[in-house]
Amino acid sequence: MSLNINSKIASCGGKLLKCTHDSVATKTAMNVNVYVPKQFYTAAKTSQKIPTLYFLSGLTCTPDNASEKAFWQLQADIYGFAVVFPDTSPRGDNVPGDPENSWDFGKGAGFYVNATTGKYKENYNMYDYVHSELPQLLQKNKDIFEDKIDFLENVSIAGHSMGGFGALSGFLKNLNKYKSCSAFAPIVNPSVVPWGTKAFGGYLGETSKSKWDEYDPCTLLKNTENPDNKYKIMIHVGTADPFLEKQLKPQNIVAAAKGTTWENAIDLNIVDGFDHSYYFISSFVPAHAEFHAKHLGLI
Ligand SMILES: N[C@@H](CCC(=O)N[C@@H](CSC=O)C(=O)NCC(=O)O)C(=O)O
Repeated sequence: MSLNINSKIASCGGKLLKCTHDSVATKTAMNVNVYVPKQFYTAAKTSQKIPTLYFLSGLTCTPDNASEKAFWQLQADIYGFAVVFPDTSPRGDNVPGDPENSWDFGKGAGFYVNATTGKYKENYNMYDYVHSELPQLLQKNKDIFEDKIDFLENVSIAGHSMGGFGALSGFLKNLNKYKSCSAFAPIVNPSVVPWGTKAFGGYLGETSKSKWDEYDPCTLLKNTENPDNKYKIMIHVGTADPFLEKQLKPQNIVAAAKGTTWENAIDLNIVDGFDHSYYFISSFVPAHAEFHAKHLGLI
């Protein structure tokens, strides 16, 4: 499948590519933004390819929210990594949305799982899309990326809110795939909070609790060995986040890690006065960028 570049926008020292492609996983056209950092344009081609950070956005987002408001580009230029901003769901008139027409399910709210239920299983396969199809597609498009960017192996993942959940679950389910994982205000325990139970009930089935366990980070880390405490997870969440108590429950992941090989691996930072917005995210993007740059071998 080919990647179509709809626009190429100068941003910081590199270029933001706004792209569209057909997806096998979602059976729709998908939008994705890719930030190609300045090193792509200035450095000579070497065997050391530019690594990639995948950033999964939250409910209601398109690839543009984080591209415009997270300020990853500045950091990507400092360290020399590409950033991929996938969409949050399949789109289009033929894709089923939320029966209640709410923003927390359906279009803009794919939750990064593979749906198994009725009308959703056809298109809502965001897990396969984000962790498998999209990286392979990007890697294959050598005419665009000149084989100078590593989209498959030296890669890390981050996300916000629903996307923070997607980053945590994708990381824990693919420990050999990602070098590091971080999250901003993530939904850490979707099986017990309203956004998560609605999404898991709708996409995976109300009674399929074993399927829910396959995606819930609090269950996954109990069932996933962190060899020699190799992996660390960085999390920031603000005390003024309106979703903190009801939807995010960051303390649940620390509790779940107790007595497991993840006990000392969760770096949870509760930051005073910050809310759920991109003002919060962009404030801590520099810390997350440095964390990922270390794990990607850039510093
Ligand atoms: N549109 C809703 C608010 C939804 C919201 O806050 N979305 C967050 C992610 S929440 C968890 O996944 C977000 O990132 N919004 C986009 C942005 O640019 O801020 C409402 O109208 O209340």
